[in-house]
Amino acid sequence: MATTYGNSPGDSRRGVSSPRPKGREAKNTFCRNVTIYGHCRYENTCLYVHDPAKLNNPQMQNENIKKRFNVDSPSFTPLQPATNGALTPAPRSAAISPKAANAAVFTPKSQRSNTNTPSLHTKEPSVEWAPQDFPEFVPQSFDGQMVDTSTAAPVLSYDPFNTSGAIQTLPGSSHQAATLNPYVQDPTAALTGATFYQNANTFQTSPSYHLYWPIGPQPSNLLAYQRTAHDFFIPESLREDLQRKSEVTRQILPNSSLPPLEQYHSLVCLDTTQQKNMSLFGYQSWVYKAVSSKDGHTYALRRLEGFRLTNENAIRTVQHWKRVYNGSVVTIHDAFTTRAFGDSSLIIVTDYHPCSKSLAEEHFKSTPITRFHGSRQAASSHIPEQVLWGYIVQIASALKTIHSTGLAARLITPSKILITSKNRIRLNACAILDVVHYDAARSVTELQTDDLTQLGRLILCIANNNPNAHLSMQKSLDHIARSYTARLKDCMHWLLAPSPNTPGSPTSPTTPAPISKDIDAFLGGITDQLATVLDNTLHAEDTLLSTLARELESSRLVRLLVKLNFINERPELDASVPNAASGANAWSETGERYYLKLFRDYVFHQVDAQGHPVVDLAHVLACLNKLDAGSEERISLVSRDEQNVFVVSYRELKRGVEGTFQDLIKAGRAGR
Ligand SMILES: Nc1ncnc2c1ncn2[C@@H]1O[C@H](COP(=O)(O)OP(=O)(O)OP(=O)(O)O)[C@@H](O)[C@H]1O
Repeated sequence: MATTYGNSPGDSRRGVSSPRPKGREAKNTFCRNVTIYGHCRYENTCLYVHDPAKLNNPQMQNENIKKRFNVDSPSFTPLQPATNGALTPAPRSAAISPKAANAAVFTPKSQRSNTNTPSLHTKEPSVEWAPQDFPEFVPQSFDGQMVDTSTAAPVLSYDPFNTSGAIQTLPGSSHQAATLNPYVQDPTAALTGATFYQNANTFQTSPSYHLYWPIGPQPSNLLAYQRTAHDFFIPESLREDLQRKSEVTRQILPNSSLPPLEQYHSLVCLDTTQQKNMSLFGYQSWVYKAVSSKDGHTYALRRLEGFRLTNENAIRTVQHWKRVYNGSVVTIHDAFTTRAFGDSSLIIVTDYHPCSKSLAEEHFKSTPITRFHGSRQAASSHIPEQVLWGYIVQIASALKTIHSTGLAARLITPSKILITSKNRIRLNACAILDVVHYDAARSVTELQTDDLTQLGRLILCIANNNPNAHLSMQKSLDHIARSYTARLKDCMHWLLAPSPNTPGSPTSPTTPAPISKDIDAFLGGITDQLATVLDNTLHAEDTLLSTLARELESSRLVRLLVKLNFINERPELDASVPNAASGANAWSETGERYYLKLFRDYVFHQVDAQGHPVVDLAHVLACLNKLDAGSEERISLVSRDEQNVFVVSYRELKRGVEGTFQDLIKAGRAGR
């Protein structure tokens, strides 16, 4: 009976009896009759330190003695992580004996090399389908020759910072390395679904990918203990927002009496108010959410009840609006008339923005519904000037696009501007008046100038927290003069002044030589605010990008988990493993699949010294990231009966995952 631990020859001890901990905590497990398999740097065989059966066999003992190390043996030195398995030998310590100096650096051979974990591979039968060829590993040289990198077969010299995906070659190598873009997909595997998995067709290591290295702005200077698992994932408020939006988009009414319209079905009414304001369009309007059977997307349909189309050209004006593509305009897709409601109705199809509300609901309702994280609770509160400038700049940007297309917004009013996320607004009633008032004889220039006046009125009302503030203009302007900066007051004056008397610039009205009141003049006058809003937007984009980068890590791990679960324990494939002692669990008990199964135990089924389950997300994340990176770090995997310990590196595990996954894909193709 012996207890053995570690994978270094110097570590192997005999006759040391140690207490036996419960459970399978791999790192510090001491097992009885343990057989440890591990790689030695100088000998590309697995260390076969102790096996009671073989110890009783004199021939085997002799063999073991030959392999046993003595005082002259070089001390075990694992490959330096920094080399990442590259062919450059790690710096040798002075302790290395001259005998070992010429030994080849250990580099694992191909995935199915006989030199790996001997007992596993003696058990491992060949599976029915052809094993995949791994291109990149270097032939071994065990006869004391150093590997010559200039003549060696190609190895993956992956530069993680090279985003071009260009093929890299070793200097002096006549071979070309495989394409090294980690995101490259295997086009030939499209039918099998293998393209969903990164690195599906090649084995490669990705240095340092197991480290979280956040990009973008750092939220705070939290100490390690102040950080939580949430730091690894999307912020809770953003997650809630997005999930609520997705849920609202999916919602349907089971017993709805609303009829389908053309390709739009599953209509849900979004209007919650019964009091309909007919003054804006001249018709009662309803807004529905609906799903298009053509593309499966959700749209918003605005219905003008009782509208009769008298001129075909009126509805054709919508074609011009389809070309208006601006972040501050709700995009228009289509317009048609219908009798499905039992009357003659005009339907305008636009983008659907879930969980949005109008500026009127946000600012003028006494108890506004808080749909966005951080939105204002009390309608009567003072609106910060920066929010007002944000609105002004967004609408000015929308008007710039609209006016450049030769159109006019015509309706810039609080109930017809949607707020779709915090301080993010969009004009929502474009195109309607062009259809409804097609014959009205107002020039486009006149309508465009009126857009600016309407913008002034809108900001005036919001700044005064009063939807009718424009009816007592002077009083409202006085309030702005008292509560906000002179620049905002001047801007209001410029927007609200009748066209002939428009001062020279929106923010310096005393400038002589008034210029025409148009959107370009307006934008020219508020450039400082444009810069501020742009800067805020860039900061928001940076934050979102770093959130996205964190989520990228999660999606990477999900794919890896999916692969692992495809591989682990497949009873239906047991029969495909011939020569297995018994058919039961043959698939998961042989070859790489066996230590992948143990790896799953190591990652997810850890227990503490008392045998209690350890539920540690950080451990799981660290293990999976190291596996994904193919790190050189080694771990000890303990068999379920605690009789065997395998010392394997993440790199070998990764190789096993990739190889087995390729085998599965080939088997899937063969069955087609
Ligand atoms: N494109 C859209 N996407 C998502 N929701 C929308 C969209 N358009 C409108 N809505 C929702 O429908 C509600 C009603 O919109 P509507 O334009 O009819 O406003 P209203 O307050 O009812 O105005 P009015 O009194 O003029 O009818 C909005 O508050 C908004 O929540």
